[in-house]
Amino acid sequence: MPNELAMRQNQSQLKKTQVLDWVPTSLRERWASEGIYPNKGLFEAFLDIAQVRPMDAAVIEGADSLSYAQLRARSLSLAQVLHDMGVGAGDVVAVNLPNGWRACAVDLAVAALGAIVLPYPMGRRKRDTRAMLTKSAARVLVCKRKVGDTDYAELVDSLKHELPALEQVLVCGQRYQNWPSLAECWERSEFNALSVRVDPNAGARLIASSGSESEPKLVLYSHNALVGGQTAYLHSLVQDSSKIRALFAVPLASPFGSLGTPCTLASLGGVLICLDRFEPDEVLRLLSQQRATHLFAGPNMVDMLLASPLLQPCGSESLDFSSLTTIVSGGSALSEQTYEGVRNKLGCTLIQSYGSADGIACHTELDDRPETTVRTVGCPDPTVISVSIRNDLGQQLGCGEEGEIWARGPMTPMCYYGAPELDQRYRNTEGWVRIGDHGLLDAEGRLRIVGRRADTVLRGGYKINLVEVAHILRGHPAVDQSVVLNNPTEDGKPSLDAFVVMQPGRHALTLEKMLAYLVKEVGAQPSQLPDTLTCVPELPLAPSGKVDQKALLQRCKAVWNGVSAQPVIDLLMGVERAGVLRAAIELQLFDQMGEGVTAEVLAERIQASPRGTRILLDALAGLGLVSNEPGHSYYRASSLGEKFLCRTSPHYVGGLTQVYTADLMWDAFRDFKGAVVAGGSVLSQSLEAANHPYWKEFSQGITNTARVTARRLADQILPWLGERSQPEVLDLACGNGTYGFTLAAKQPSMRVWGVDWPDSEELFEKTAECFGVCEQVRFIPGDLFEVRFEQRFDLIILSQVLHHFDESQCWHLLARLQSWLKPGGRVLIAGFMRSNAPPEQEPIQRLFAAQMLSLTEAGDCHSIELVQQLLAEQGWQDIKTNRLRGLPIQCVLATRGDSGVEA
Ligand SMILES: C[S@@+](CC[C@H](N)C(=O)[O-])C[C@H]1O[C@@H](n2cnc3c(N)ncnc32)[C@H](O)[C@@H]1O
Repeated sequence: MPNELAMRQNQSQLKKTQVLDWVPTSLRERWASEGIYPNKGLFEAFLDIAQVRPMDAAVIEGADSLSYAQLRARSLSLAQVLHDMGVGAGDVVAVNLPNGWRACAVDLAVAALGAIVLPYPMGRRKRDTRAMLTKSAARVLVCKRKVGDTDYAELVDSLKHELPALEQVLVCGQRYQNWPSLAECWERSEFNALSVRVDPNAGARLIASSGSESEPKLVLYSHNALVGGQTAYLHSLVQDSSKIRALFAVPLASPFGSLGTPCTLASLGGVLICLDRFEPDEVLRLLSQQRATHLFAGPNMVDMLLASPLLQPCGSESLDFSSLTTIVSGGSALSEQTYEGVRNKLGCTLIQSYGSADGIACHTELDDRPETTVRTVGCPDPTVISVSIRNDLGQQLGCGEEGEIWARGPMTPMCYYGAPELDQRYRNTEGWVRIGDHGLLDAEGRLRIVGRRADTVLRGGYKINLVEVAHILRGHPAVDQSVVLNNPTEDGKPSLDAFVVMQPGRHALTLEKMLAYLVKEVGAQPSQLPDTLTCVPELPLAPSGKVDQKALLQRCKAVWNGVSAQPVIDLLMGVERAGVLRAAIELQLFDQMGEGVTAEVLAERIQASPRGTRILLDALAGLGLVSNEPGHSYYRASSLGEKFLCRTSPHYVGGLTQVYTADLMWDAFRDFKGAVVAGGSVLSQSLEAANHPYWKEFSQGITNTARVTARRLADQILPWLGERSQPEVLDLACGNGTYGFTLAAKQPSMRVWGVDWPDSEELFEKTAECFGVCEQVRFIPGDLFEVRFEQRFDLIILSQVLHHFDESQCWHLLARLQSWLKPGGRVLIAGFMRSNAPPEQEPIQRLFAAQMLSLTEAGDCHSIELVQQLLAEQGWQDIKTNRLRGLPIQCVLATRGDSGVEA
């Protein structure tokens, strides 16, 4: 396979990295004789399982499930490719892939060759990539082409002169230049694994530990340390190891994630359930759908899961977590609230895990009391690791005495890779590793962490534990999640920046209020009080799956230096933003950009002036929708632009120009002041007028986006509707009819009637054709308030309608519906509605109310409470509300009351 990097490579100049095992051979031999080490390579361990249970699922990724046999075949095919590239024992193959079967297959292929794999989490920028690839002297890199907005292959290419060891890059995703493609590696002839004798005590995996060094340390683990030592960590957490179905919310490429492929999959024969990035609702759905038994996540992730609307008492989806026995939380300390939340909302056991890539892993047990789980990290298991607490002179301390944690055992790594100075600092010749964190062993032999190196700050003469302070903040009744970071002042003094996520519906806290709580109610020490407090909508996560401290601190800086008027100016420039975007969409600019294009070429394609096109492109680049490397004349769509503004994308939202930036909107908001003064629309014709021309434009514009919402509503109602024989549905103010058609398309016996102004008929019929439901649907032209029906319906849909009218009109409209429903029939009301959340959490709803003020005579973005109250007053029953995930749309369902009398 051709690869430019290969041509630049001068192999003879490269020396192999010296590898030492700092654990005495006699100890490794003892662990083998005691049966802790199976004395086999990682791939051999995997093969043993694949031979016995070839058809069992190994990896589940989205809708795909890969069996052990399939994974074996793909790993061996890739191993052959790597072998042909010259990869052999002791060579390093770096991997930068999302969680999924490909990442597992690379791990296994590399192990089959006796080479060393270096997985590192996606999202690393230039500096870390350079550090990782130079330190490891990786000969091959397997990476995903696009990571967010970054072209990662291009980034690696730009480092080529600094990476003399790197010969080949296998790219996953869109091809990059003539670099080999990973997609072509899965169906080659299989590598003969028996041709290589892999030494189980040789290096198998490099785990990158962030620790407190400025650059990541690479720690080398042998096959035995993974298959034996590290896997033993899981033994007490699983009853039948082959039945473990583990979802790793953390990257498999992170230190905590290294329990995934080598241990859960290759050594225990379990199933890995994968999703490529952490998204709380998706994790919850996967846990339920895939009947996961174990979840591996950081404590902040667990908090995010607990905050998900899916776990709130009124949650719309019924998820089943009965198979989930254990959540293993690692990365930083746990709080009591997290422990309680897991018990109450997920009904499983939370395990506190403490580990470091440097060489330690232990955890609490399934039957530990809550106190024990929150305060300790359990008894170190000698088949994994033994712990010794030592003073500064390296002398062992007694039970209950605090000191530095030293560790040694079957999981102990061989050495720091290519960094003898780190070995000198952290290893000794008896095999011990100095972990750097401080702790003590209590009377029952449990390890208590007193200060993780990275979490401890000396302030005013006191040692402050940042995680502990964050837990105290979390105790405030309005706070959902919290993090405290040290952001030293210019003269080096510690300064504590606190970040909190408020509970849904709670107003942002001020620093003063928080300090008052900490001092008066908690009795916190002065040295524990934060200097700043920032309320954030969520805690950003770094590639490792831990909280992204850098991003938070930057945000804090922006707020505290936030004397700038920029946010206000940004608002004032809304007209420019909307106009620029509307022009780009109307010119179909995003569809014409291809892989990259100059302004001149693009101007020709979109039939515009070169000057205009260049200025438009630069403006779009300023908005993050187009990318353009400084000094280069090529422009290409950013991942945001490509995903949402290319018409070929299934996520296209460009049609919304006809909704939000329609001419009518410019007219309405040009004199919004007039509407405010008058208390209603000052347009010559308000939106309530029969056949208002805006509705045609609107119905066309929402075609794509409405399908998404309609599918989500359909998911909610179909389980009930599908049970009714030959269901009849009325879609009131149906527009293009998408909502009713989505239901009809799922059930041929269903009939749908759509009511709207006569002008909507043409688009209704056209859309029905696209859905293939013409035979099942009928359009009834007319006014919502006047139309009459003899027949009765099972379901009435009222989507995006109520906000056009005032409270009394809404009352009348809803009252009419009851008499049109069959007994037990339901109404489904969907649309923008205000909840009790503070305004800053619902800007769309508030702006929508402004839209209604300027466009209608009396419309408003009504509150959910009001809609519920109107329904209750009229005797509707079983009124339920939920918000569609990720959309600002509320959905209210109600069943016809017994009376059902026409108003
Ligand atoms: C915001 S659209 C909603 C369309 C569709 N239900 C949806 O959610 O996409 C409002 C629709 O109500 C229709 N409409 C408004 N007032 C009406 C009335 N008095 N009688 C019939 N249709 C009306 C408009 O023509 C328009 O199609």
